[in-house]
Amino acid sequence: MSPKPDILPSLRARKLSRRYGTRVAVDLLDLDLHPGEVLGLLGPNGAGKSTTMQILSGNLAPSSGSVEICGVDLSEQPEAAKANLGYLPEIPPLYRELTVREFLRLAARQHRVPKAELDAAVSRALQCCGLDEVAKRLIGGLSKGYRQRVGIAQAIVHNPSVIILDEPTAGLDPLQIREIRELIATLGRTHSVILSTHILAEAEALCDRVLILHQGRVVFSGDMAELRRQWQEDGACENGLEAMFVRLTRQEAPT
Ligand SMILES: Nc1ncnc2c1ncn2[C@@H]1O[C@H](COP(=O)(O)OP(=O)(O)OP(=O)(O)O)[C@@H](O)[C@H]1O
Repeated sequence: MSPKPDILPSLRARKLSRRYGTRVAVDLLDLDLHPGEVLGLLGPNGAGKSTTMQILSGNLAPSSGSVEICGVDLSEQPEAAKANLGYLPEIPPLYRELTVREFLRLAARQHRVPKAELDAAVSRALQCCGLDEVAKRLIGGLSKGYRQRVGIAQAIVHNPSVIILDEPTAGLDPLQIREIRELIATLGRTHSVILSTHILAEAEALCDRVLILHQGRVVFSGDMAELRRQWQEDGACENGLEAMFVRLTRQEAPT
């Protein structure tokens, strides 16, 4: 879906920076996520994707800069902002000794879903993530693909407008990757989604728009067609988009 400038972004970040000691992990990053958009955050290892996701989800304080979720400032009103936000971290915090249903009920309570709506919220998340058949199974006994579905289900159990998914297909086998991508594509029809990946094919399959990060800075922002166009204009036609990706992330970030 193409962004409409007059509509309030689902998520807006301005001049975000994060330092670890003297290392700058995220450097003056601006980002808008529009309603109904799937935005890909791409970059090689260490580019700053996870740090950005942790800041956007309210799990890490930025050194400077601001984040608004549906117009609510994340640092000023964290509870209200997070009510509209679901987050799947790189390593999902799952309780292996709980059943899927028990865990989702716990997640719904943590997200302050009213008691009277808990059952309906859990049922909706189970159904949406294809988990009905394993609802009574212990999480510890599930395959990695199913555990990832549970991780996504806990992120959407309170029906947030914005979903942030950090490397949602990392470590999965090809069949599981396909299933999780299908799930993300379905979620993208009804939510605004940011996902991080270092796989261009994943971005092509899922994203309306991408930001490429390098050394904590945005070195490309546009849709996949624009990325292709730039690459073709560069005459870098031998190795497809991978060559463009390598070139963008090898060059020094602009000052
Ligand atoms: N807790 C930390 N303490 C110190 N440095 C950190 C910490 N977390 C991240 N960094 C550094 O910040 C930079 C960005 O890391 P980050 O994990 O955000 O990148 P990434 O793009 O998510 O990488 P990956 O794809 O490997 O997960 C890296 O140089 C990393 O070493």
